[in-house]
Parts: sequence; structure tokens; C-alpha cells
Amino acid sequence: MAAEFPKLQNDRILRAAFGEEVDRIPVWVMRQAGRYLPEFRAFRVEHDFFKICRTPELACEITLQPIRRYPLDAAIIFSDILVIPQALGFEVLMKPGHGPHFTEPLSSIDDIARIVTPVDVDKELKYVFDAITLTRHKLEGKVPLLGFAGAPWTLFSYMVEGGGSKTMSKSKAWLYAHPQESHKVLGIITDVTVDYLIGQVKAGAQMLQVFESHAEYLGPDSFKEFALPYLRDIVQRVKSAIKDLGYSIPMTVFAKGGHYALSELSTLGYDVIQIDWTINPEEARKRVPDNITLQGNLDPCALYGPADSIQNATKNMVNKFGKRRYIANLGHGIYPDVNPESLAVFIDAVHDF
Ligand SMILES: O=C(O)CCc1c2[nH]c(c1CC(=O)O)Cc1[nH]c(c(CC(=O)O)c1CCC(=O)O)Cc1[nH]c(c(CC(=O)O)c1CCC(=O)O)Cc1[nH]c(c(CC(=O)O)c1CCC(=O)O)C2
Repeated sequence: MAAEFPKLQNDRILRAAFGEEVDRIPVWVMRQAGRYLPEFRAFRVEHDFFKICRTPELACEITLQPIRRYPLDAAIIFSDILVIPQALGFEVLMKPGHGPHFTEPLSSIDDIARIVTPVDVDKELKYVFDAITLTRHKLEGKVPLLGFAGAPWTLFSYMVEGGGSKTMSKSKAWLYAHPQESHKVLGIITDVTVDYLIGQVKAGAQMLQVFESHAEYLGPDSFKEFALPYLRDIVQRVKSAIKDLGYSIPMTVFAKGGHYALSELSTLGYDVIQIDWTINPEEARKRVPDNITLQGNLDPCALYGPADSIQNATKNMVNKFGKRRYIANLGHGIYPDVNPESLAVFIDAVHDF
């Protein structure tokens, strides 16, 4: 299948992920296609968020917007982690300024019966696969295309909370009051996620990232019981399946706020670990062995500063990570009110290093 796609001209991010030499540090930015770009906001006036995700031509266009503007080293398919709960039968709305809203979240363990399982991923999430294939062609080999999915605990918490939450107390209550049922739901999400990520690779994704965005709400013990086994299952099953299909694709894990688990995360089989800005890169490097690449971790708020402040913060960060086994990124997604010019300063500062 790979031979059908245009030849890749910039493989820096793949080389860095596999620990090979790079001529300059690769850089991309979480949420690089999004609301901080005026061209994205113009699109959103016309189109509902999930309509963009479900229409391959629109998702492709949005994915390409930051690639046209900046010398980034990767594109990431425009989508959202919440497409998996949708495939599991949940209605999820995205209201501007309010974030995700589940019309009927999991309110009691009886609701588990409502989860659609098994999911025919090739049918239900075909629109993502089509968007990936189209975008891989439209990129013309300029940079690799990244695919992604939410991790089971993070998706579980959305399915129980019904949207964002300051405490995750409803979903954490499930872990303490209904551990067996929680594992059942986490297992269902894991199975769909595995098929989904394999489907993304078959469609043309050249690297994958798994977002455990709600790791910060768990502690070491609950992370070990309710997050780690599923993150392990995902990387092992996906790697094994794609190997059989003849692919070698790097995989990244991002457990936001999960520094307490960095050592355990390093044992799972991911090639890259993304870290947020609340841990010093030197400290992260001490806990993550040298055969794993680190990605991150500029404070997204650093982009609110003037150009010289962004340059200094970036230089300071890169110095701490070093050039080997490193992919530059922010420590979380770019905020919607960041000036697009500030992102250019960040990218240039990484490349100038
Ligand atoms: O750049 C690309 O092409 C892909 C961008 C992308 C979007 N969602 C995700 C990605 C991948 C990436 O980060 O690069 C992944 C994602 N969606 C949500 C989460 C969890 C979370 O934030 O808790 C993640 C994992 C990554 C992360 O931790 O950031 C869930 C989510 N999705 C949206 C919202 C509302 C919002 O206002 O952001 C949320 C919940 C946030 C919360 O509860 O705090 C909607 C959304 N998804 C994407 C966009 C585009 C953008 O960021 O501007 C939006 C906003 C929709 C809008 O226009 O209103 C794309």
C-alpha cells in the first residue's frame, strides 16, 4: 500500500522516534490545526465540528492549513479522540465555548448494556480512514502524517462525566465502586482503539499517538490498575498486527500529568513519550531509558510572551532535552487565543538550534 503514496521527503520525525541521527530537531504542535488559526475559524463559521471530522475533504483541508503556513515536520489528521465514543453508540456534540457534551452519558452500570459492541470499525470510522488516505496523497510526501486516538481511561472518563470535569469524581467513583464493570468498559474501549489504530495505519498514517489526557486525575496505584494495562495492550496488539502487515510505525504515548508513572510507561513498548511542561526535561530523561525518544514540552502559555521570550524559553528547553532522541512540541495543545505569529517564532527557534 505504501508504494501508492507520494515519496516522503522529510522523515526527521520518524528518524528521531526510532533514535536515528537527524540534521535538525523535528517539531510539530498538538492541536496545530485549530482555533488559533483564522482560516480554521472561518471554516467553523460554516461547518459543525464533527461535520468537519466526518467529511474527508474538509478534515484534509483543515489538516493542511498549518502545513501551508509553517515549516512543520509532521501533519496530524484533523479529528478528535471522541470519535470512538461516537462509534460505541454515544451522541457527542461539540458546542463552541462549551466543549464536548454527551447527551446520554453512562449514569449507572446498567447503561453498559447500551454500549454498541462489537464495533465494525471499518464501517463506523471509515470517514477517518478516508480522510487519512486523502490527506496522505494531498501532502505529496512533504511531511509524515500522524494518526491518533484517546486512551481508554480518558475516553471512559468522558463517557461517564458526559463532558469535561474539574475532578473526574463521577468516573473515579466508578473505579472505586464498580472496579469490575469499569474494567469491562475499559476493555471494550481498548478493543475498538486497537482496530481503529490498525485501520489508521492501513489508511496511510505514518506515526501514531495515544492521548491519556486525564492521567493527572489518577494516582500511581489507580493508574497502574486502570490505565497502564490498557496502554500496554494497545501498543502490543497494534505493533504486532501492523508488523504482520509489513509496517514499522513509531508509537507515542502522552499521559498528561502522569509523571508519577514515567518509569512504568517506559516499559510498555512505545517508541516516544510525550511529556507536559510541569516536569523538567532532565528529570524526565533520568526516568525514561535512552532507547525511548522524548517529545515536548514547552508551556503552551510561553507563546503569549514576546518573540525574544519565546526564543529564550525554546532554547532553554532544547538545551535540556539535547538533540538526540528528541521531538520538539508544546507540553499540551496550543491554546485558541495564541497569536499565529508566535507559533512561527517557536518553530523557527527549534529549527535554528
Ligand atoms: O491538529 C489537528 O489536526 C488535530 C487536533 C486535535 C483535536 N483534538 C485532538 C487533537 C489531536 C492533538 O491534540 O493534536 C485530541 C483531543 N481532543 C480532546 C482531548 C482531550 C482533552 O483535551 O481533554 C484530546 C487529546 C489531546 C489533548 O489533551 O489536548 C477532547 C476535546 N476535543 C475538543 C474539546 C473542546 C475544546 O475546547 O478543546 C475537548 C475537551 C477539552 C477539555 O475538556 O478541556 C474539541 C476540539 N478538538 C479539536 C479542536 C480544534 C482546536 O483545538 O481548535 C477542537 C475545538 C473544537 C471547536 O472548534 O470548537 C481537534
